[in-house]
Amino acid sequence: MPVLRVALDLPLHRLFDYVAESATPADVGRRVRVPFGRGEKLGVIVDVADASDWPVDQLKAAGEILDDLPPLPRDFFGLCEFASTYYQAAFGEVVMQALPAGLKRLDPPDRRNGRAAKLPAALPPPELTGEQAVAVAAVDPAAGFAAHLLHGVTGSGKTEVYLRLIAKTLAAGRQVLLLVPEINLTPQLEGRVRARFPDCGVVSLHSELAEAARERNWRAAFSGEASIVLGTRLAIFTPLPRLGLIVVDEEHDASFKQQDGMRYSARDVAVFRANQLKIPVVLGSATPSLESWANAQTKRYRMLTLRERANPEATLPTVKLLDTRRMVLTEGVSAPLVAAIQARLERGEQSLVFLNRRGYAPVLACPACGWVSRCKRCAANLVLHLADRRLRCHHCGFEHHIPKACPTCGNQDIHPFGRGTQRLETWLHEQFPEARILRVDRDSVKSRKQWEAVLERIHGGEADILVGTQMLAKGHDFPKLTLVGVLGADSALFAADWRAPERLFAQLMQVAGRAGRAELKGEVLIQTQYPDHPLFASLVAHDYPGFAAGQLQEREQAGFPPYAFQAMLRAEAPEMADAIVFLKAAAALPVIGEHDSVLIYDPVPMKMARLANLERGQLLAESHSRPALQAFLPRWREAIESLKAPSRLRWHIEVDPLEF
Ligand SMILES: Nc1ncnc2c1ncn2[C@@H]1O[C@H](COP(=O)(O)OP(=O)(O)OP(=O)(O)O)[C@@H](O)[C@H]1O
Ligand SMILES: [Zn+2]
Repeated sequence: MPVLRVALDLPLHRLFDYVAESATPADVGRRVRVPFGRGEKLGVIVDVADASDWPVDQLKAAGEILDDLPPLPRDFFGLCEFASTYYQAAFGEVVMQALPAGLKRLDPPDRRNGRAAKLPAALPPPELTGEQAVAVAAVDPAAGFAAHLLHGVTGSGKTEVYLRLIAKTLAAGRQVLLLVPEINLTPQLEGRVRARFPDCGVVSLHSELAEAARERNWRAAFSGEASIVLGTRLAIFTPLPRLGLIVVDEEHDASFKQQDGMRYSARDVAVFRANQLKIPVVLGSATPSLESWANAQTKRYRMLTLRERANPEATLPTVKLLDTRRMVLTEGVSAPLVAAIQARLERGEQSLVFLNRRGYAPVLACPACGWVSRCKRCAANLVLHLADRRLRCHHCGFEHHIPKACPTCGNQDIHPFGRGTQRLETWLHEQFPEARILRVDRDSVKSRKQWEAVLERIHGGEADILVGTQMLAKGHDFPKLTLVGVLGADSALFAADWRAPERLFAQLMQVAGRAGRAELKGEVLIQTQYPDHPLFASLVAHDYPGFAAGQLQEREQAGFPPYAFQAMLRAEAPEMADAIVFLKAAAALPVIGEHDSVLIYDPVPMKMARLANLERGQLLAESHSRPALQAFLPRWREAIESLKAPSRLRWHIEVDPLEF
């Protein structure tokens, strides 16, 4: 009797066997209903075998095998196998998370067909610049696997390179997967892709799609009917029968890293997948991650460079530092910045004031007794939001009304401390009463619709001053924007996290890159008390390579990634002591002694030690060898699984952690 080996959505590192009289090898890759416990589950058939490790007469019989979809292909299982092994995730969970919800349900609802979206008119493509042409020619969809790092300064026309590569790939009859960090922030890109390829079937895949739309798009991608798939990180697991090119836009962006469930990097999985399918992958950014940059330096990735802005009228903006030690600030803003904004108003140009902190003020405080608004559930302050008069935790969502007096001493004179975008907006309104000011952050722009409306206002010239967080820094092209002012950058300059300089540099270079993208010359003014910091020197010189070289040298000396390979074991529990005891036990497991080249550090509380009433600790495992770490991790994970832990303790392993 044929035995089905079935992947189920369970955190267990094994398959489940069932018997099925009429099953054939052609059923591999199909979904199947199987009895499980007292109920039923939907799984995916990974193998049809003649035997089982279990006595066959004790196996239960599988239920219906669904054939509404073609079977999932072998390379899809190969991809899931890789992700499961590399990230220490259960194979069944990896397989099932790749499917849209509607295909995982035992009783899927009926689906109507959606209407086709209206297409914008196709524009004739611009003539490529010399650098763009070189980059386009360097990527050959027919030449097998190659990983390319497309390093192009802001406004250098990376998108046009992607579009030409997409055209080449489509001409060869293949599909393209274009990954973007956050689909909501990239309606411009989506519009450009649809306009350029109106007849090719472009579908998007991201978690904010309604369930039915996501399933429809997924099916179109899987059937090969859609030739271009535009998606966020989860789209990397979509089975695509004719895939010929993967592009990862803004490859440095942290959104490519999934931070819960299976903690994977879609960028890294993309490189694996391209290698598996023998196709090219292009990672694009003005500020590549140092991992990718190092790979390009060692020639594992091929470097493609765009040094100039694509628009022949545009040049890179001038970056100047405003030394605030010698300036009087009003509400955190210096006189030269005010004057620069004023000058833009007079010329009818746009300004952007960047402050990467939303809310009115980061904390409410009592000067009499020292009380500060803390979250009851997290090791964090409650942020003051005056717009809707709330105190709000940006980590767990806890909310509270604003107290009229200090809850500890009764003092009526409590103050907001520090400033966020709301406070800056309020002050700018007072300072420039005639200006049209638009605040853009996650409080003012919550949905894609709102975001599209905001973009329309900016492009329509209906805003003079933009105030915003990093939402405004990513990939936008606002031709009338000629001034970018940066506030509050210093707080990240001396952060304990050794990745902080990389993030800060990328953020500042990206936001600076919004200025002067058309014929109007751009200017960037950065307020700082540390104008001599080397990070700023690289920024002023638009010198990403210089900055990267310095950072990589420091990391090599300190033995940090990419010169070491890391995995983090994290445990969370109501009491920190429980988490630490568990981590100590994990650090003392005998299996560690069998892996000399893996170093286990001491357990420590996480930087944000409490989140939503759970105390969190972590334990770092590190090796100078990736294979050594990978050989160690499954054995360590199995040993940890057999440790006794308090019932409310949860743990996970994160490979290549970004946050500490
Ligand atoms: N070959 C070209 N000739 C003229 N203009 C071009 C050309 N290629 C691109 N552009 C224009 O240059 C501008 C910048 O292009 P694009 O937005 O693709 O840059 P980018 O490299 O993605 O920038 P960023 O990293 O800042 O998002 C756009 O307005 C685009 O239409
Ligand atoms: Zn909280």
